[in-house]
Amino acid sequence: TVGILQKPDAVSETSKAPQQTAAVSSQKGEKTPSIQKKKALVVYFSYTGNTRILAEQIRQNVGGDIFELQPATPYSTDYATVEKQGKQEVESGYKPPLKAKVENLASYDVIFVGTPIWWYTIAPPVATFLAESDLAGKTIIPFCTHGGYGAGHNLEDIKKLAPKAQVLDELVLRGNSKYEQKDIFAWLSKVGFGE
Ligand SMILES: Cc1cc2nc3c(=O)[nH]c(=O)nc-3n(C[C@H](O)[C@H](O)[C@H](O)COP(=O)(O)O)c2cc1C
Repeated sequence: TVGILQKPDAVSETSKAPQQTAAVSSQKGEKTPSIQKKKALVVYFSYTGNTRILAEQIRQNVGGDIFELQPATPYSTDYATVEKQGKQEVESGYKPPLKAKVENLASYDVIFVGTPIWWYTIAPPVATFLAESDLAGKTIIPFCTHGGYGAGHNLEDIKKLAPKAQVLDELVLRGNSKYEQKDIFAWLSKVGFGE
């Protein structure tokens, strides 16, 4: 699939829904480029790989760059250990130091933020990223994968950690190794990356 960023001409001014235009209108009131033409970053954390697969598919469709968040101290390879540790970290609000930071975050206007659901919310490395980054004025487009219990309160928590960002609709999918393209397309279209 050719990402929309490679063919911005395919989207005409008149084909855009009003709220998609509003989503990127600037406070200063000058004319802003359509969201599709802005440089996007896909940033995500993934422990068992489900969110990574989704992140890569999103990136293939929107272009831009991709960055995997990793804790400075890797999680154990033992799933049961990580389930317990994750519970403690989530419940205490722990934000693990990250192995590396996104360079030039300031150069991205739109940031897709992906997380597995850990104990009904974002995984701790994603909390670290949101808390440590200057996201004022950015557009955040969240996506998550879960194990069957849904997205929990992760969206509220993202908004709390990025109060100065505009947070758009989230894509919520059950963790998988193969996602339905139509689900991804429908959501991308809703958040302004449609064809
Ligand atoms: C520490 C931990 C906590 C989890 N908590 C939840 C949860 O609250 N609800 C849920 O539906 N799935 C939960 N899961 C399952 C993951 O959300 C699901 O498998 C997800 O797709 C994993 O993404 P990943 O492969 O990118 O790590 C949890 C998994 C782990 C390791």
